[in-house]
Amino acid sequence: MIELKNIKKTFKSNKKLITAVDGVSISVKEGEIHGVIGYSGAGKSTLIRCVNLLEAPTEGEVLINGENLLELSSEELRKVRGGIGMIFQHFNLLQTVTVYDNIAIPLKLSGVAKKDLKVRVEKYLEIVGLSDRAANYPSQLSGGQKQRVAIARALSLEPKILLSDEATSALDPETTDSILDLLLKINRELGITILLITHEMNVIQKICDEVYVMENGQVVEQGPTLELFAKPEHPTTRKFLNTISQRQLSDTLIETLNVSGAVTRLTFVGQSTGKPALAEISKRFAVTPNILAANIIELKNGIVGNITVHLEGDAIALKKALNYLRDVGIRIEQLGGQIR
Ligand SMILES: Nc1ncnc2c1ncn2[C@@H]1O[C@H](COP(=O)(O)OP(=O)(O)OP(=O)(O)O)[C@@H](O)[C@H]1O
Repeated sequence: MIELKNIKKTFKSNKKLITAVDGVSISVKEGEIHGVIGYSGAGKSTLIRCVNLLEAPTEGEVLINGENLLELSSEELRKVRGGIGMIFQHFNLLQTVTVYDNIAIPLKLSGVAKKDLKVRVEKYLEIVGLSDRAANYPSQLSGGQKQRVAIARALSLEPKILLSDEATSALDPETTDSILDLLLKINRELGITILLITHEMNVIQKICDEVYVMENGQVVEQGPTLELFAKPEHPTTRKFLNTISQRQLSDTLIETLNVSGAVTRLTFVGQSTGKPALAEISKRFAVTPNILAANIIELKNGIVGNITVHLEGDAIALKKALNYLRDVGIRIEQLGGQIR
């Protein structure tokens, strides 16, 4: 439903050419939630703004339901844009009018009949849980409530697609969670496809089906969220994962422990999370496992568990134990060198 093909966007600034997006392709199927994560300056905002042509790409194609937006007349483009809502980090509400009017004014401008306005505004205020705040002004609301109004405003135009530009970045962790729950609810109950950009891995963890990691205008790693969390390849992806689960032990500790065994990170995905694998290897082989760190990450579509363990034993026993763990479907990553 959203397809970006080989998008490139350059800007001229002080006679210098800046490449903000450099050949990015993404494809979001109807009803899915995809997230683009990257550090500041990676090109995320520019990319998401290309989806509704707030930025015109320098090269590439933007397809919405198979229609290439760059080939549409301005009237046709206006219609397609009507089906794409957007929410922003700083909410972009009109400060001088009430919550009700923040939603009603764009509806009026888009041609919704006067008699239908009230029903429409009330319906979406209820969906975002703010029915009792219609008469308030934005200054009387918390950040999370402001974002709910912005979400109601976007939804009231009844889009099929919602673009979210760092919608939770200005919010505290608890409020972030409640807004993410709301996005999940509108995805599930209204069937809205969501493309979001963020620099917070917990946003990806909680609501995304697929993720793209962006750096210097390019996608450096992408895939289903579960796979990316279980098997991150690119250093930037690993850095982002470290922000939600501390995956690193000091090199000195690893070196010391490796003298008497192997420091190994075991990753359990799906079914393998239920197996008593460590108890098994200590029974079957001359290996003693000592757990150094462990965590479980709950994702939208499953669970990934990580255990960093010191397996104490001689090289032959260790090899057998590691082979056993691999055979039962556990991903193994040896830290600080291979068993000799
Ligand atoms: N209108 C513009 N004119 C010139 N350069 C721009 C413009 N917009 C973005 N850039 C540059 O493009 C690059 C990517 O910026 P962009 O805002 O897309 O990144 P980002 O990943 O969204 O970062 P942030 O999270 O800080 O917004 C940056 O180097 C930025 O300075």
